[in-house]
Amino acid sequence: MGRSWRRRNKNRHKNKNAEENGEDSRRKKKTPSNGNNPYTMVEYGNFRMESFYAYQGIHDFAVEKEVDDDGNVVSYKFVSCTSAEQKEQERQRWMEAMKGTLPASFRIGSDVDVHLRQRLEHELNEMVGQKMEIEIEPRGGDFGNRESKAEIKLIAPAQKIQFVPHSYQLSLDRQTIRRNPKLESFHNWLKVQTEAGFITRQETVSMIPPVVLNPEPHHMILDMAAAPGSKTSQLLEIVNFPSKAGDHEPTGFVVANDSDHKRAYMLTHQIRRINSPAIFVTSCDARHFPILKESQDGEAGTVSEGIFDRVLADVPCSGDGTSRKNPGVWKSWSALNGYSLHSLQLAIALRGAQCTKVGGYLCYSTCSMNPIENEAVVAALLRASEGSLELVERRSELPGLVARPGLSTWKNLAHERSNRQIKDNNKKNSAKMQARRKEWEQKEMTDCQDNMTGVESSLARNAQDDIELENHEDFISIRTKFEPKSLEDMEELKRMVESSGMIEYKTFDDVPSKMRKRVVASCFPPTPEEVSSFHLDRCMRIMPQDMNTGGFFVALLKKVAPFNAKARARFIALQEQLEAVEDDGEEEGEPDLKRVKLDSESKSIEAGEDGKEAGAAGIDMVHGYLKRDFLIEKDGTKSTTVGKDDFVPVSDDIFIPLKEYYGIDEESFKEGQFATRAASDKKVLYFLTKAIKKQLIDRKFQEKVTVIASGLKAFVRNSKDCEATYRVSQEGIHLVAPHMSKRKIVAGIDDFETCLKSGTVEIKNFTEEFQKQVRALSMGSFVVSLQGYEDDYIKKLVLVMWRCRSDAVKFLVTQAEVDGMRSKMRAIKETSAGSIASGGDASI
Ligand SMILES: C[S@@+](CC[C@H](N)C(=O)[O-])C[C@H]1O[C@@H](n2cnc3c(N)ncnc32)[C@H](O)[C@@H]1O
Repeated sequence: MGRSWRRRNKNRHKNKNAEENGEDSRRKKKTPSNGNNPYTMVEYGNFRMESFYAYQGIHDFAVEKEVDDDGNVVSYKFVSCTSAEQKEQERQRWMEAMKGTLPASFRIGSDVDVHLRQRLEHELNEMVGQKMEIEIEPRGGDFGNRESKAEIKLIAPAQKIQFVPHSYQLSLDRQTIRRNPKLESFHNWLKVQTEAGFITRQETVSMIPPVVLNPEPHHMILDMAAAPGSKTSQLLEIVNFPSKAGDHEPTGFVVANDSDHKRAYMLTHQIRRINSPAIFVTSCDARHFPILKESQDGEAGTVSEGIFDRVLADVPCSGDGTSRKNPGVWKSWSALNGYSLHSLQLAIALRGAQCTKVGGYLCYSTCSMNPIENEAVVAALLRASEGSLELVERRSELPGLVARPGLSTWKNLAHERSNRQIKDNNKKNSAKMQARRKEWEQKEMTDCQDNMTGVESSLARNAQDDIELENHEDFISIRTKFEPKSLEDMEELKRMVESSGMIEYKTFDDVPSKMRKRVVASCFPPTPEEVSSFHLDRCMRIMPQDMNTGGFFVALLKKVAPFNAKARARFIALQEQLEAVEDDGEEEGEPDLKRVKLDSESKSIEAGEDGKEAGAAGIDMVHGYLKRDFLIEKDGTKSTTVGKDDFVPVSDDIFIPLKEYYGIDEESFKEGQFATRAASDKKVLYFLTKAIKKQLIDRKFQEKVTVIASGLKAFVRNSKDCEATYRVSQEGIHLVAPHMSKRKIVAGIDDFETCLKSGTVEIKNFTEEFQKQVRALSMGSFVVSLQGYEDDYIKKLVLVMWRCRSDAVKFLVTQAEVDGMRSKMRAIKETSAGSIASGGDASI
């Protein structure tokens, strides 16, 4: 209440000031201009951003596509725009796409049963596969589009994304889907299937990195900056499959890391629907992610190569490709954002390359279009690797993906002041600045009056609070419309860029010392010799206008050889250099990168004297990594809850009674597959996969990172007074059941369906064989699997039941899981694969 009062009061002051200045305060209210759209105040344009990209030459090429009747891209080519008109058309296309709403898209999980998937695809096609008339609401706020009305379009809402299996892009944004009455049943369907975990809503461009990485089920994968986890989910669905027939658990896994532990917890929640044990969630600074060695045979005291088959570095970025989803980008864009992130991005990419095994792949991606965050990082990585890394061409293997080549050169353009300095300066010079700004903007407004309504002109004139200005002779506000006379006239573009306060540095020598912690040497484009060996054109630039998506950048690198001594030295030098820059780089007005600070104390203790190997077998100690207690809360205090909760084997006093009661095999216990969290009260026992146990836990990986989550709940302590202390948990039952030899029943389809009935079910409702087996059990949990699917951990047709004290049973499963189970059963029954004996129970 206090806060809202303060806000109201603040606004009252603002309005009062505006009135005193002779302005109409009502103009500043966020009133809908077209009567029904509350979001019309967002300005879809930014002089600085538009002039920056125009001067970088991003409008110099266009894409020509050949599309079939269904809208699928058959072929496409890049063409140079040879005239100012062509470039202007290309710029208009880019702006239109950048301003438009973002089409919604989703995937049917690759781990969803094939019959169920067919059924879902059929339902989808029935609902939205055919063309229909849909009213599309306008997106307000565009300078030239204030009065736009809803339009009616004839569209087939769902279109297959050719390059991602079982995925769809809708021709509609989420708001239209939510609000249009014609799409109500489709919207409900989306909600139900998402809830059941069969579909995942994910942006089209976000699906590209996992597809480009092309992992296999047995792979070890590292996702270095993983939260909130959409790409992690996609990768996890692939490793959650058996690598070969007869596997009872996944042999590959994904380590999903994020430096922000709250976001790492969020990710854990996000991936829960996949119900996979093949995940290990950690929280550490990816720049210092521990390097797990391939083997111990390497030269003593040297950094050996990593173990991961696939590494994803989807790094924090300025996100200027996300303007369709985050219109705030238009207001917050600054050339400094890219520079502020470059060092962090490069440091993460370098570490990613070290973690990749020889023959493995590293994917670097951002949702930014800025070459400083993209090609400059990739070029620096290639330079340091001395030929161990090579860019891979993947376009041709991804049908329908329209991705432009990476740039081989670019311009370095930066504001020489931080945003905070600009604001401070504005305050200091406020009277003088305001007079000059008004004068300049008056001129600008008159120049572009043809395109602007009176409301817009006055909004632009009156908007004072959030306009950032340079103390520059010819300053320009971000709200001034960017209207170059000719995109061929580089001199004019340069003047425009400079008029918005950016300065061009041709070489690193031109960068003044005060800017060198931001504009670092690696921001500069490669030399002509490097250009011919780097093949930066293999990077993929996804422009919003080409596939009606957000903007995105992806580079795939293969580690073709171990790093030689020179490369190792270059990596270390560069990492140290970047760290020094980052340490100095904390400045007021920097974007909040949510960085986790290095615990410098732990770093110096852990690293050997000469910076070489000093610690636990199998873990590189050359670069300081973070100890488990490194996490710093926002208020500067160390987290007390995170960082001390490793997985430890279940102790004998717990295991032996469990073993007796459920007939658990000794082997799984000896292998440490059943574990508890060290800091817990042992209420939950987890099941870990053999691969995670061997590759991570046994290598003492937990000592070097904060472990957030792994495994699946295998047993949960009983609250009821019962013979066994623990009951089986539905979460991990598909993996635990193969290790059980007692309290396990295989049921025919009729009995299985009876088990799914709500509430307690009297035993007399089952077949005789089933009745006999259940009545033989004492009160407590037991497991029922569907005949024919006993060992299929993907289909997961297995239920945890409770044998009641009375002559009845009931399921111990959530309603969402029961609904999902019923959908699977329907799909099985509808297909020829439903060859399950009806009614024929058989116990093991
Ligand atoms: C672009 S987002 C990742 C999106 C994610 N890959 C997905 O698909 O859902 C970048 C993430 O990097 C994390 N991050 C920022 N700095 C980091 C660092 N030094 N180490 C690890 N993660 C970092 C942020 O917390 C953020 O969650």
